[in-house]
Amino acid sequence: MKDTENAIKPSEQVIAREIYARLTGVIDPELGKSITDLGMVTGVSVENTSAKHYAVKISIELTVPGCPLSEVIRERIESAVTSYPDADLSLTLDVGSMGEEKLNHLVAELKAARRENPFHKPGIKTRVFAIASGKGGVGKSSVTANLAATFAALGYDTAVIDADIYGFSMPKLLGAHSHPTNLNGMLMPVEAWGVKVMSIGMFAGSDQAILWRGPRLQRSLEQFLSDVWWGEPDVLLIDMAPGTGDMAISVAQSLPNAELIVVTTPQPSASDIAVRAGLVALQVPMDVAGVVENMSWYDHDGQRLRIFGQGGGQRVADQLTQQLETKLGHKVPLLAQLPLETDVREVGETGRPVVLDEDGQLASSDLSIRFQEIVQQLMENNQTEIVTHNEDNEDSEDESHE
Ligand SMILES: Nc1ncnc2c1ncn2[C@@H]1O[C@H](COP(=O)(O)OP(=O)(O)OP(=O)(O)O)[C@@H](O)[C@H]1O
Repeated sequence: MKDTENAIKPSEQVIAREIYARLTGVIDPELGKSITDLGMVTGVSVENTSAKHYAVKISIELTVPGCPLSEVIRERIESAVTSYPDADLSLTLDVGSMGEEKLNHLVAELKAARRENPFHKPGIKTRVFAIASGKGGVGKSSVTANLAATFAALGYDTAVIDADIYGFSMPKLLGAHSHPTNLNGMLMPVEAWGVKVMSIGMFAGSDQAILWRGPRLQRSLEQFLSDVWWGEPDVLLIDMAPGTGDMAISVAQSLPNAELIVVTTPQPSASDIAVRAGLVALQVPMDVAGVVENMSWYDHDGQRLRIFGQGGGQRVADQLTQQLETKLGHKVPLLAQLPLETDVREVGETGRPVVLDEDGQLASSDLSIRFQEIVQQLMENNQTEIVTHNEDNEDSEDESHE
């Protein structure tokens, strides 16, 4: 009888081995690697307490004591253990932190696995979109935040660098208020709405700001690229400082596969300078993915009011196409026209991009759909095939213009 019971009961060793195998699938949310590969699991012991019940004790060492994401790791371990099918397991998790020597060794290994600037290698899968505007206040940062949230909600591994180092707004717009974890000189980006984000604004007021307040744009950007553990995201968005000069050149040097997205409002004064921002592609090897026209209209009492005039986005796209088509090998499309909506600012200021609902799912709004269409167009390979949808031509009959 006893023998039969033992035969059908998994042994403590078998369970310990299987639990360890399950832990190889538990990914550290910051480093994107398995906790077993990172050497974080220091012990798994299993004790048979009664019938098919076993007490499991797992010892782990975190990279940083009180690591902000330790709760996520704990939950992932718990779910890996409690879903074990063949026995009833109770888990005790012993959480410590790595000693200095072990941590130094791990960081050295991670740094060795990473290039100086991970985005500076040919064939990297990451699509890099640099969001530019000729002048400030046209909504470049709001477009960046909403575009990033849309990419992430659609399942793309998404990262954002707030390169607008003197007018940073990404932490606020994405509600990313915690400080990046510093892992012996390597920084982990903060995650918000599924977007990994890094901004100089996360260092303001802290000692580390000294390190990051480099006067040179190029150096700051290089630091964002090489001192941060980005993994290999599908998409990296760069929110550039407004203007037509240095920043684009820095981006082109550091990120040779970057594609420019030019944000403009419809009025001529904004679109003229937006064209100049796009024409930087004549000086540096940079593709231009398209133009986004923001604040195109305001719907009020059933009327569509063109508060900032009309046609700026298409004008920028046409002029950039005229001057760059031969060099780029494709036209520069108008990717979208986005309405002026109070929610963009009001919801945005709470730290939630308005394309998402409160649960972080894509909202069913017209604006959210427009952002999804931008994503779709950007991710289409053959840019020349893009058919743009210009509301200025299609809805002009049933509206009033101001
Ligand atoms: N479509 C929109 N509807 C309503 N408000 C908007 C819209 N787009 C942007 N805004 C608001 O306009 C203001 C300027 O936007 P934002 O900061 O995104 O512009 P920006 O071009 O990045 O400016 P800067 O480069 O000077 O930081 C913000 O208050 C923002 O909430």
